[in-house]
Amino acid sequence: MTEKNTPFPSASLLGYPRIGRRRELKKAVEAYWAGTIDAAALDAAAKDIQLTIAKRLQVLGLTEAAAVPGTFSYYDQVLDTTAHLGAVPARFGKLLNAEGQLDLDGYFTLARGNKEQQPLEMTKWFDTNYHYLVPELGPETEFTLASTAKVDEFAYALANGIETRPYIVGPVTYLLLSKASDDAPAGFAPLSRLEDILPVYVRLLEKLAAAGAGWVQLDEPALVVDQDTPAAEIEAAVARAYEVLTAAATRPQILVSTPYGTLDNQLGTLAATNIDALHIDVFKGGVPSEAALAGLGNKTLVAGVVDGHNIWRNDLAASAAKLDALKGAAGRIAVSTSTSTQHVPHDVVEETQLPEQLRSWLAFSDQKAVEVKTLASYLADPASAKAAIDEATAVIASRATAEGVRRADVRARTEALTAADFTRAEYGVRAAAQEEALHLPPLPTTTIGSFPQTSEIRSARARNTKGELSDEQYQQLMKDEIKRVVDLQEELGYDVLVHGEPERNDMVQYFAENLEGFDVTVHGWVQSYGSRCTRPSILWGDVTRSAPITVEWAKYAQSLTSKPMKGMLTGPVTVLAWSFVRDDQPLAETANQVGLALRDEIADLEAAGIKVIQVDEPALRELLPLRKADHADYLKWSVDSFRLATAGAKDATQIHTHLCYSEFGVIIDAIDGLDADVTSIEAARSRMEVVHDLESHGFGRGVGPGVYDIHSPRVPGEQEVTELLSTAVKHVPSRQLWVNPDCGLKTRATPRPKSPCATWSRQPGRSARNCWKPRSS
Ligand code: MET
Ligand SMILES: [Zn+2]
Repeated sequence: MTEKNTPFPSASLLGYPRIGRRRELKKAVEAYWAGTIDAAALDAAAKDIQLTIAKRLQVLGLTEAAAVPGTFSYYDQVLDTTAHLGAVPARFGKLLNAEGQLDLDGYFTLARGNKEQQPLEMTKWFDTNYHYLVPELGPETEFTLASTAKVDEFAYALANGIETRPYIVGPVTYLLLSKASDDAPAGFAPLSRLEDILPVYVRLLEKLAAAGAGWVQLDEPALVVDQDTPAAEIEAAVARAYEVLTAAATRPQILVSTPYGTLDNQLGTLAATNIDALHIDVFKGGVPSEAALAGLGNKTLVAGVVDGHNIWRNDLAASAAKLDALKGAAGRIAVSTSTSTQHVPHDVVEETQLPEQLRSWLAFSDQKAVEVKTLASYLADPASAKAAIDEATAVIASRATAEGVRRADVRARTEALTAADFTRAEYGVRAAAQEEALHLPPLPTTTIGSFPQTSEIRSARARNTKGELSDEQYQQLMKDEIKRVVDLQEELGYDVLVHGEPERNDMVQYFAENLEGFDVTVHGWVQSYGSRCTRPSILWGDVTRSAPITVEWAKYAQSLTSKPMKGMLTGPVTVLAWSFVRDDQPLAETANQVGLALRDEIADLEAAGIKVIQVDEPALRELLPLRKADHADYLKWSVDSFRLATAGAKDATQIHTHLCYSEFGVIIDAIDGLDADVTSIEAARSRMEVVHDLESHGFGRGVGPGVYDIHSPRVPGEQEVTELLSTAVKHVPSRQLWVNPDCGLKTRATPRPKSPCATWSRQPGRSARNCWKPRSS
């Protein structure tokens, strides 16, 4: 029974960045980990961030009760839910304190591991570049309300005059995102624990109600994904979960949110429950049919019309039309974002270095709050929003015709493409030509590209940007570093060398800075995981390459050795996945433009004498759509863009690709379709699991399953590496096998020994969390 009956706010955001406008939370949390501030100081910093966000959103117009989302998190929203459920895996021993609570140190232990235990596994949050910590559940996991952080945060804001809307991951999504703990019996499904977690949710709802919360938000995005669990089972779980939660003795009103896609059948299931409001993603999913909406009855429908996941200014006229189409579908319509805006930066206004016109096309979190407010006022009184809608329409029109957005030269090239542009000679012909050109030994050794980005390298780049170091001085320092890593690889006896990528701040941003059609932000940090943030580039126009990008570096590196030096490029899909990409044309078109720019770069690398070229596509799996029906189309264009980039290479040029994830099976056809001569993949962590996929697929070209997990500070011994290789040769013909680590070494600790190889294996290393993605800060 709900305590309060306040209406759902007419305008709200589903979530907001919590890392702080100047990454204050990142700094505070890292300082706490480093021991330079204490728990009280961290708490004060966190409170300050929460209140600053709440006040800011009020200034932007989200003034109604419960309009400000309570989405603060010290590390991760799924981990927060784990903490509230007390779902600590048994392998961590007794982490709850005497009061049965998981304190902040316990919470961070789950996130970062300790001496004995690896942290919880981390994986991608839906189709975003945010990563959450995967709950580990077994039949024995005990659930208890082991945290009241959400209640305390709510109470703190309320004491400061702002009624927020606490947020937590909903029970069905929580269980669908969980994995079976290692000691669970075969076939154990976390969803089977539904009845056991619901009472804890109920207790939390009661506490929130007692603290005065009018609304709570339960996030159920797993319902927009095609799951392996049968749909009927999920429907039954949804029905049961919300039957129990809505029957709580006292509770806030419940909003269930379903960001990132379309609900399909689950819309009806949720509509049939007693929840008070349902959010749907109208931006990505579109307006559901009248029949689908029919069951909503008196509920409030929260229409996610403003994109929370990308940075483009909203087409307010189109959104207004969607709202019109929804009118009458429910008791009431309220306006929100499609997803939390945790995926976009804070405020466009801060990017003063961006061209004025480009800035006018953008909406970061703060601008989105205003858009939502405008659309809410449109619903109340269409005339009140007319000026803003007209302005948005005019700006969007100006974008369509602005210089650089559509370039005739680029369009002419993509339109003229034929099948031949995507196809190389038969692999057998290529392999023979490459053998002749490269004379590689059996089981050739190589690394994935980057060497540690030392603090010297970072500081040189910063000084160069500030003008304290001339371009010549900077380049000389990078050359020194290249020589150092080339010499090291010679000394260690590698067969195919890399230059170490010291000149690249980030494997995508580096290309964005050197291609036309991109711009980069200064403050546009978004949380990738925990305290790690990335600063995606903005891909706004037609992409072209005005000059060679990597050629001089590659040429210099090759001049230092008689062994083959790999040219190193980032593939089209990864460039798209790790940037904010234009939304005014199909991704396929944009990917082909990047593909053509890379094709030109490859031709120039070949002309400069480079015989092996690696095109990294670590994000190929990442962009895979959430609905199976969309897979084929995605895999077609993504593979094509890679082939377009590489198919101009000579037969004798060996094309490598690198993919760093191990769940390989589902896209193995696509990986084969890339037609790379050599593919390096992550395999050490999963103990060579992928070789079974390779074997059953009959993968016929070169392949380097990683033998060294660079994400862990552990240094494997010779025997371990030998064992992994022995497993590999049992399943993959040895003439196809390469020997390499799982990924680049960019974020590994910096070796500073006199003789590098002597102490190479004694580096302290960092936690796995700190190096999972190289492109973060
Ligand atoms: C995330 S994949 C990284 C590939 C890149 N060539 C590197 O070695 O860092
Ligand atoms: Zn990698």
